[in-house]
Amino acid sequence: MKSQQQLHEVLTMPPLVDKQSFRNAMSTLAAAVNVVTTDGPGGRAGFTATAVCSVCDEPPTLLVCLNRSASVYDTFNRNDSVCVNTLADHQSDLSNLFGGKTDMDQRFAGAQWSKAVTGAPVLDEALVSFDCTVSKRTSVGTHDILFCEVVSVRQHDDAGSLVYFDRGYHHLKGQ
Ligand SMILES: NC(=O)c1ccc[n+]([C@@H]2O[C@H](COP(=O)([O-])OP(=O)(O)OC[C@H]3O[C@@H](n4cnc5c(N)ncnc54)[C@H](O)[C@@H]3O)[C@@H](O)[C@H]2O)c1
Ligand SMILES: Cc1cc2c(cc1C)N(C[C@H](O)[C@H](O)[C@H](O)COP(=O)(O)O)c1[nH]c(=O)[nH]c(=O)c1N2
Repeated sequence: MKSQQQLHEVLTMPPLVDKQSFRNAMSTLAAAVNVVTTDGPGGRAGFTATAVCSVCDEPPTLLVCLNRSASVYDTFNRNDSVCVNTLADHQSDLSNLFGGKTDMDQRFAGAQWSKAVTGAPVLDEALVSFDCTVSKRTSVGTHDILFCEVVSVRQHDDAGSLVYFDRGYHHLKGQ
């Protein structure tokens, strides 16, 4: 158990976690890699995201964190459709294409796409694609959190997974 003095020291510690320390710590969390797409009145866009997670299954909902300074931000803000395409193990080139400063037509030219129920682009060879409509948006710091209600799912059970860990790509084969 901590003494009164130790507790006092913990409670009065200055905030030591600067941006770089936070990023270094986050680089130790393995994450699936997704190309998140949209289409609609705002136009077509897509970006690479690891900040994606399951929120609840009733209704089936994911969240996606999007930096408000990203070039795709305005487009996502004007559309309600979102497709979260989780990349298969052979798709690291697509992650780089959608994660860099590349023209939008060039990004989409790098793969084959279909149209989802919501109108968002579905990546044909993705490990899994979640077609969604945005049910809620909220801002935290530099990012917007998009809550995305899943309206349909398409998956390829035989594909392996692309994992981002320690600032690099790793490949997980299925069973
Ligand atoms: N959530 C995000 O916005 C996010 C996540 C991963 C990567 N990225 C971007 O991709 C590029 C390469 O990233 P990297 O992983 O090779 O090295 P990095 O040192 O920039 O990031 C390490 C880890 O920190 C977290 N992170 C990075 N930037 C963030 C941000 N702006 N907001 C919240 N978390 C953030 C992520 O978990 C990332 O994997 C960078 O430009 C980075 O900003 C952004
Ligand atoms: C592996 C990896 C993971 C992420 C990213 C990049 C990469 C390489 N990026 C950054 C995002 O993809 C990038 O800002 C845009 O695609 C390119 O930016 P511009 O469109 O040029 O602004 C990113 N951005 C974001 O807002 N949320 C996220 O979760 C992630 N995750």
